[in-house]
Amino acid sequence: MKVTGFELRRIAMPLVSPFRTSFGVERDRDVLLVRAVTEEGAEGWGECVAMSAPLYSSEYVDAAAEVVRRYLVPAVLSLPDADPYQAEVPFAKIKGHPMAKAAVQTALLDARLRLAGMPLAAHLGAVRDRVPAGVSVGIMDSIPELLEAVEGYLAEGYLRIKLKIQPGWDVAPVQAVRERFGDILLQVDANTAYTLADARHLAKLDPFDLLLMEQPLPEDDIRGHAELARQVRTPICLDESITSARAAADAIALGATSVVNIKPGRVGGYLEARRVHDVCAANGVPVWVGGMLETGLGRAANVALAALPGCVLPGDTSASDRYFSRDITAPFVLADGHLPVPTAPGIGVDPDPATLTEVTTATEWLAR
Ligand SMILES: CSCC[C@@H](NC(=O)CCC(=O)O)C(=O)O
Ligand SMILES: [Mg+2]
Repeated sequence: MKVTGFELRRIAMPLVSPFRTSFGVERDRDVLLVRAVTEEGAEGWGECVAMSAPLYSSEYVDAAAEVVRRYLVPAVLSLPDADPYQAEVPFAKIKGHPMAKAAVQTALLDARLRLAGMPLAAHLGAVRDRVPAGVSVGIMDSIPELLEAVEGYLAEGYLRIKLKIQPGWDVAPVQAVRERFGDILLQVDANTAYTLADARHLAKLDPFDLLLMEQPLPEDDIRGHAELARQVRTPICLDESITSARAAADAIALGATSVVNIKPGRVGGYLEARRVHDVCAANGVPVWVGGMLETGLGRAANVALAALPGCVLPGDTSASDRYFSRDITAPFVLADGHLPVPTAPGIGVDPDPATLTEVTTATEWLAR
């Protein structure tokens, strides 16, 4: 496959409501999209999930755009065949920047699969045609406000509730949700907000029968998570720590995680995401697909990944209207708590041209 060039497009997507986590409040997304244009006539889309500031991880969207522009696109344009698997070789020589790499790799993968007439789900090894949807609920100003939000999501049909927590907002909101809504599927996500010194406090979550406790400690504290796992009953799930299939194998071997949140952007793309899935499956560790407030482009690819056999827990693959009043693709809509897996070639969705134009803040064309 020959790529004639790449378009880097920035779009501004306001969120329907502020989304608060232990590391900050998101009110809108400044998204970098990458479009690969090929000589063979197909185009492919990749969504970079890097946020505006380096708060979830070290990446941020302006830096990702620069890495794409300066290193990743030239690396691809120098390849005789712009194949996503071939591109992993020069990409491996560039340190870090997995979200930037994932966006370019996904654009190539989408184009390659559209040319082959193959849906991404089929290429990855999907076994389902729809996936159960969970929803991530931010930190709120009060417990009544939280209960109202959770009630709304349950009424929409979400099959699993994830509560963001942080010191000072953890046991009480979890207890209130459990007492109000009974034995719903419930989990928490701390986004690295605690330390091992908080172990006894985190053990107070154990009576509430949580599916998992996501990333309680800093992303590089594998030993701390292994020690915490010995002090609390709630299963530990890692997110920020799992930067590759090897990182997953290490964390599992060291007893630091018993469930894994897979995010293609965090590990460099859907090809490595499948390897993380396979390593976890080989070790009997359940996985689920996390989210980074993606538009319908990234959401479509995440739903395809969520259809793999090892994805046995509902993921953060919510409907489009969880975050956006208007998506740039046809909206993903919940049906009986599930999202349909796209069946068209590639990622299976396309942005609506008029909507894309309306939300575009910048475009640039990068060619040989
Ligand atoms: C702005 S928070 C992004 C990272 C966070 N993502 C979510 O909570 C799910 C977001 C979504 O539904 O896309 C996580 O750490 O898992
Ligand atoms: Mg998380």
